[in-house]
Amino acid sequence: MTFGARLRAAVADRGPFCVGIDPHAALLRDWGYDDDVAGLERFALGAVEAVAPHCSIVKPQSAFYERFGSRGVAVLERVIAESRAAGALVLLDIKRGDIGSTSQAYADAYLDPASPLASDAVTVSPFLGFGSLQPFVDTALKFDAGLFVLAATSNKEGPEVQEAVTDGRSVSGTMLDHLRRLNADATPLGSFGAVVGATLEDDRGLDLAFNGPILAPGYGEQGGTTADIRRIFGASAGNVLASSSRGVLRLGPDAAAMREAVLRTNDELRALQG
Ligand SMILES: O=C(O)c1cc(=O)[nH]c(=O)n1[C@@H]1O[C@H](COP(=O)(O)O)[C@@H](O)[C@H]1O
Repeated sequence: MTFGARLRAAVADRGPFCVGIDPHAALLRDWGYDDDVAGLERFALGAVEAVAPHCSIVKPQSAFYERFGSRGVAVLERVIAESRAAGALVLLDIKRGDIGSTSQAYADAYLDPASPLASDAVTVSPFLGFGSLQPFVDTALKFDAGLFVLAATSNKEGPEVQEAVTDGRSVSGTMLDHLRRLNADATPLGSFGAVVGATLEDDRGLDLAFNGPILAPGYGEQGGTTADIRRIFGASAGNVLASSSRGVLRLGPDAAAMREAVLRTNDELRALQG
């Protein structure tokens, strides 16, 4: 089953809220843990236990694990395994992108089921040119995995690059055109998604009907709301995964509070599914 099909089924079952498992140093301390590998492990696995049974998809950000070296990456491997065991898809947030031959190595690391870090999907950065991501695309197709390509990010610095215009198209628009092509014949939903922030003022004139999932980070902590999802994404809101990390993790280590927030947010966002 393709990633797009698995995601569609998971969202129908649990809702479209994506929770980021981002063990910030400050949050570890807020939870009463030391900022070390033991604290990282308790935090990350505690968050997974609280939210993963109630989410269609979780999004660990690799950097928060990498900062502890190999032992942190070992924790990330467990986060991936435990999330999947709880029935959640895993979108590993790596935002990688490089020349093609190196992209292949990244794709092998994160999408090949033989790798200990294999995930259902990854975030990728297309700013070496969309074609440099071809090894990710081929590997995703081979293993029924998915990609989320940065298009219009949630941070205020993004437009300098993403709204640059070549041949009458913004960079963001060009990325969505590539995704439209990749998803053209897919049913019920393509496996090649875009990242479009929940913090945008409007849809920037983007044609969001590219038959793929849209990851909308910036929900919660960065100010994005359900009303913003409706406003920005309009008719495509049904394909949006609103994503929040700190907004949920701040409620910990109280597992019931995190769980309730996930269930409530999924209910709120389901109303956008049409
Ligand atoms: O790809 C992402 O997930 C991402 C893209 C983007 O445009 N903005 C963005 O904030 N993110 C990630 O989404 C998460 C946001 O975290 P919170 O601001 O705590 O909800 C972090 O893991 C970011 O790295």
